[in-house]
Amino acid sequence: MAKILIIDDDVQLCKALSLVVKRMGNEADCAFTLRQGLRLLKGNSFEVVILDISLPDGNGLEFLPQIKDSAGSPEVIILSGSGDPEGAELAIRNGAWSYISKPPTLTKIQLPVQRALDYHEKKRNCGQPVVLKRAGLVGESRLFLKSLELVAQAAATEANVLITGKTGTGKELFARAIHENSRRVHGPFVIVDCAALPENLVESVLLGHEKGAFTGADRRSEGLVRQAHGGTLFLDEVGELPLAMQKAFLRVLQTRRFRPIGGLTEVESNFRLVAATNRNLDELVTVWKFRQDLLFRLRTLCIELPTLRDRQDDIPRLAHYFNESACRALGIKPKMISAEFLEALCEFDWPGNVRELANAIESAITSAGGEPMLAPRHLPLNIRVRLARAPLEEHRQKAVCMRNTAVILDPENIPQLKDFRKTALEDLECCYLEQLMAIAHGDIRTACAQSGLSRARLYALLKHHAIERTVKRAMSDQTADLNREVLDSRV
Ligand SMILES: Nc1ncnc2c1ncn2[C@@H]1O[C@H](COP(=O)(O)OP(=O)(O)OP(=O)(O)O)[C@@H](O)[C@H]1O
Repeated sequence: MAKILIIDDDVQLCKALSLVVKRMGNEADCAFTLRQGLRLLKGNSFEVVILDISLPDGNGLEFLPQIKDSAGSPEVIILSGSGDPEGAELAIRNGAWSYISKPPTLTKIQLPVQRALDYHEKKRNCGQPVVLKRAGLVGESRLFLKSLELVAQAAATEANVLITGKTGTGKELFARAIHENSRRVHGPFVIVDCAALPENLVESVLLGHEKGAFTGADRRSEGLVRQAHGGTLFLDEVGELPLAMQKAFLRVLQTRRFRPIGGLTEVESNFRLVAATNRNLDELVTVWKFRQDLLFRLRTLCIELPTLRDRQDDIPRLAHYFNESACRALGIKPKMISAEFLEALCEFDWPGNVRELANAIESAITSAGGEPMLAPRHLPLNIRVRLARAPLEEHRQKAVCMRNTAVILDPENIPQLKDFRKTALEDLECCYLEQLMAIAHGDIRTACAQSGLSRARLYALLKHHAIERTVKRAMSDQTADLNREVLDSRV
């Protein structure tokens, strides 16, 4: 049986809430002031605290960190006055599990409390986030799991959610996961790609129209907002929504009511909003391309997705997943994945994120044909070219940088000429050797022939500058693959 503390100065509300909580099979304690609440938290361990913001002896939000740090590290659910999205946003940003707007009805209260309890229990048992229906989301890295925790949090509330992240990071999949874990799961999930809406039809596509409302409107149309009734409306690429429509949509968001074009009466749609963008909406606000009031409403809860580069540990896991799913779709046995293939995947920076990785693997499977194992040479040519060039570009940049900076002296700290010369020569020598080994593809004999160094001297210098031959080898293998392909294509 879990222990739940309710801190609210409204005695009747406290009683009603404690009744709900008890009916759910938990114990409940009530405090009518912050001081009373903090006293109870000192002597007891609670799993969940339901906290009012405005209390007679202070603002509940200011005590959020203290409450979360109390014995049992409870999850905190904030009770906010209705129509106070700023307070709700602040609560979530300060680490509250979720918020419930007043008056708290039975349905509004039960799901967040149950979710918070489940989450708390899982956290205590294994330090893992809540098990969610992942809706195809693959990943175990720290940053990815953090995003999943936010999905769990979002799914337990009705708050508007803004998902941000670069292209291909999985914004749509995350939106779907929120829907599938929410109590709207049996309702529709309606996707609106704001970037693809023709400007003159935006309003009618979103809000619908009556028959004959304009030239070409030969049939009544319900509109996507109404289609999302009882479910989730996902506004993808929300930064592309035209300004005029932003204003109209803000009203829809506030009232969940609107009038279709040519309609005489208002229509209702009880939808939950999830929006996504890969643009910086704050910047768009400063150049008057996005309404600040709408942005404020959209991001009651914000999930910022990491790039694939930032969650590199997930690359092998995703590679196996995409290999299996692509081979299944082709009706063939999954390919084996060589260590070099994974190494190449981990070295690449994936500007197109997970989407680019999935496409690369699909393409590698096709290119491998009957071969049972995926190797770097099966990767798309553009990726291999970039992999091969990256270290050389780095050397080149380093060399340019050295040339530019070698003569800049710090007037406050001029070194003695002999020291300066020694350091500069060391740096130049290191730069020379790195490039030499890259150009010789890690082959000592070629490097000796090209540099005029003896084998022993070259080994000694490589050791002195801590230059790894093996790294250069891996790179040279990829370059060799590439050369082979270029040669093949010439034949
Ligand atoms: N964590 C993940 N696990 C499995 N597949 C993923 C994951 N993240 C993204 N994908 C896959 O990558 C592709 C791109 O994902 P999605 O369309 O959700 O990205 P997005 O951020 O919405 O992209 P864009 O901004 O370009 O619309 C999809 O095929 C999706 O299934």
